[in-house]
Amino acid sequence: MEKEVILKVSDLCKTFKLSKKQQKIQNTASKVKVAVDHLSFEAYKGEIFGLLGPNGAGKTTTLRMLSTLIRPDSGDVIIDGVSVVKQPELVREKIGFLTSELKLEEFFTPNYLFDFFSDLHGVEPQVREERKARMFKRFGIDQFAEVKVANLSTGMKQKTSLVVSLVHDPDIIIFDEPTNGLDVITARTVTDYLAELKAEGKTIIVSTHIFSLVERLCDRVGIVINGQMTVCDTLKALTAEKSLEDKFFEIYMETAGD
Ligand SMILES: Nc1ncnc2c1ncn2[C@@H]1O[C@H](COP(=O)(O)OP(=O)(O)OP(=O)(O)O)[C@@H](O)[C@H]1O
Repeated sequence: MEKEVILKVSDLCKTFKLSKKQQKIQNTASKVKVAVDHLSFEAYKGEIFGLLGPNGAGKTTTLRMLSTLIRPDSGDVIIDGVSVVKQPELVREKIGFLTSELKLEEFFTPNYLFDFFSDLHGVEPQVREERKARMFKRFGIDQFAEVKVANLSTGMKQKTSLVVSLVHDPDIIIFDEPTNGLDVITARTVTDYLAELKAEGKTIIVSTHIFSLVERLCDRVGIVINGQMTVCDTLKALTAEKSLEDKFFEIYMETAGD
C-alpha cells in the first residue's frame, strides 16, 4: 500500500540569541546557538515516528516549531497540507501537542479543564461529554473529576494534562519526551495509550533519548545530533545488525566525534 506523507519537515532552522547568563551556562563565547540546522524529515500517516537524540540535540526546539509554538527562522513544516509558517491557527486544529512538562492551573478540576479546552477548540457539548466520559474512564480520572489539580497525585496530574491536550481528538499527536519524569506505572499507561492511538490510525511524533521507548513504539526513527538529522530510517533497518543503542553510538561517534 502506498504510504501517505502527512507531515513534511523541510530545511528547518532555528538559532537562538544567547544572553550573557546563557553563554556562561553553556560555557561558550558564542552569542548565538544553532539549535536546529537545516533539518528535514517526513512522517507517514498512521505511524509513530521517533526523534532520538542526546540532550541539547534540538528535539524540543523542532517539536515546538512543528506545534507552532515557535516560528522557524527558515524552512517550513507542512502538516496535512497546511503550513506551520503560513497558517499556524489551522495547524493547531489538526495537532495535539503534549509534553510531560505541561503544568495545569492548580485551582481548577479535571472536569472544568476538559470543558474549558473543549470550548477553546469549539467541540460540541454532546461530543465533549461523550469524549470526556470515555477518556476519564480510560485514565481513572473519573473518580477525581471534581478534585482540584493542586490535590491530585503527580501521576493523575500528568494523565489529566494528557487528556486535556487531546480534547479535540487530533489526528496528529506531537509528544515531547512522553515519559520524562513519570513513575513507571504512569509511563506505561502513557506508552500503552500511544500504541492505542496508533491502532486508531493517528500519526504520532515523539522525541526521546530513551532507546527502549523507541524500540517499543516507533515505526521509523530520525537520529538528531547537533540540530541535524543524521540518519532517518525504519526501526527494523536501524536494528538489523545491532541493538538500537549500539547503532546510535556508532552514528554518534561518526558524527559528533569530529
Ligand atoms: N530559548 C532558548 N534560548 C537559548 N538557547 C536555547 C533556547 N532553547 C533551546 N536552546 C538551546 O538549543 C539547543 C537545543 O535545545 P533543545 O531543547 O531543542 O534540545 P533537546 O534535544 O530537546 O534536548 P533535551 O533533551 O535536553 O531537551 C540547546 O543547546 C539549548 O540549550
